[in-house]
Amino acid sequence: MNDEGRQDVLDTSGRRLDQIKLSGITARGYHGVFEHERREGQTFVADVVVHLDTRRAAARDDLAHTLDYGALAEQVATVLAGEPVDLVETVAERIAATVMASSIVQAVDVAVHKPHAPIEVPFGDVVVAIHRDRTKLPAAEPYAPRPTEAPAHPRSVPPSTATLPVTPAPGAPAVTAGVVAWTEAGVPAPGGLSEQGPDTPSTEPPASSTDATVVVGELVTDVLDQAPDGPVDVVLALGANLGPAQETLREAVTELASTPGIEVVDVSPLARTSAVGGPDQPDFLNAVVLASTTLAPRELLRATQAIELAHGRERHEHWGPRTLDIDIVVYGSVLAVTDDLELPHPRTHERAFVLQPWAQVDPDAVLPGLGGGPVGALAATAPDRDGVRWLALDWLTNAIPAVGNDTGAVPAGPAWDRVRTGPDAPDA
Ligand SMILES: Nc1ncnc2c1ncn2[C@@H]1O[C@H](COP(=O)(O)OP(=O)(O)OP(=O)(O)O)[C@@H](O)[C@H]1O
Ligand SMILES: Nc1nc2c(c(=O)[nH]1)N=C(CO)CN2
Repeated sequence: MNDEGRQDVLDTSGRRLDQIKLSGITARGYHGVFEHERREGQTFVADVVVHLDTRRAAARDDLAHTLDYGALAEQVATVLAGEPVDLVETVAERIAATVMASSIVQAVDVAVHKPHAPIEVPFGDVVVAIHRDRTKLPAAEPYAPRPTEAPAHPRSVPPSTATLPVTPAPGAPAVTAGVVAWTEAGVPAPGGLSEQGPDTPSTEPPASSTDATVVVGELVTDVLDQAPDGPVDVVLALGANLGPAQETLREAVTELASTPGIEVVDVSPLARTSAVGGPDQPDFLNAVVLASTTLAPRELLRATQAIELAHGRERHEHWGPRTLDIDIVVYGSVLAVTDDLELPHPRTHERAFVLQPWAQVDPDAVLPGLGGGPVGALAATAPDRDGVRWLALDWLTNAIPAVGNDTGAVPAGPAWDRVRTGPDAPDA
């Protein structure tokens, strides 16, 4: 066993084989025993470790002598999203068989996660992990989707989660619609939103067309449009690196606080951070706002986007510079994946520029969902942790040195006296 609890695989001379590891391959699949799992689908995630000898490929620098990890990821995702079966075990076996169809592969470890499995008690994840090799072959055929086959999963709703305008049923709240993360299975508890994963079965009977969850033709509102029963704790991540960034962030906090249905509870120190991803661009100022809201998740998204727009937010390039960005990091403990809103924000777990300010303002915070955990611990290992240059405590009341065309050096002079240097700041 190695230190990850996996078996090392030896070659014919008793030496450990090399490994190619791919983790977190994610797709919507329709596997499961329950009818609602087959109908609505849910997120499946796979981790794969392929055991093989990579020396020949390395010596010749030739992809033909190893396994192309891009193709591997696609094969695995195809199985996850492919023809539905009842058991996660079958999905894992199919992945193993598909990977081992390549003769270069000596063995494979496959773990298939079903993080929103219909389990009635709170749980973190369910995983089926298998090891197959040339002595214990997979008990399945390699998977190939049949090209002429109708979609594998029966759908009662369109395949996109794009928001579509629909006419509300009489007496029903205005709705937006699309395929939803959880419809019947996740019908909110009577009276509003319940904090549960999208695929947690409700103990309530399915909603009728007169319930708050409205079926209009084939279009269904989802729980992200439902107002909660009471105030829900939310965490918002703010960032800016164009224009008067500090002033913009201050104004954004004020505007959030004056939005009906949002109460700002606390505001983190301001972090100056190196830009992560995207083109070459100035440092960001980042902060985290703890708030409480009675808005539905999508109403909150509309409110934050309106504030972004009011500050001249334009979307030109992915992860490009911006006057203001407001992400919904978490909304209570809601887990949801739709085209327009994902909760928690899917990249939070790897972003020190969010995690560090969050841990400062709430040291006990825990990020829910897959990849989540104690925020302080995640911040300490996030890949961009060294890019968090310093933290200013008093940024709401005092000016801090401008970001933009600067050198990235520690700010000096009188303003720095009021700026607390973060414990991890490499420049400090
Ligand atoms: N939790 C979330 N918070 C904010 N926007 C979200 C969230 N989940 C999904 N989105 C969607 O992401 C879209 C793109 O948002 P945006 O342009 O701010 O992305 P970005 O800030 O460039 O990248 P990133 O999402 O990695 O921070 C938004 O239009 C919104 O519909
Ligand atoms: N340091 C930093 N980097 C980023 C940020 C951000 O707010 N701060 N936002 C991004 C997309 O939202 C991409 N990269």
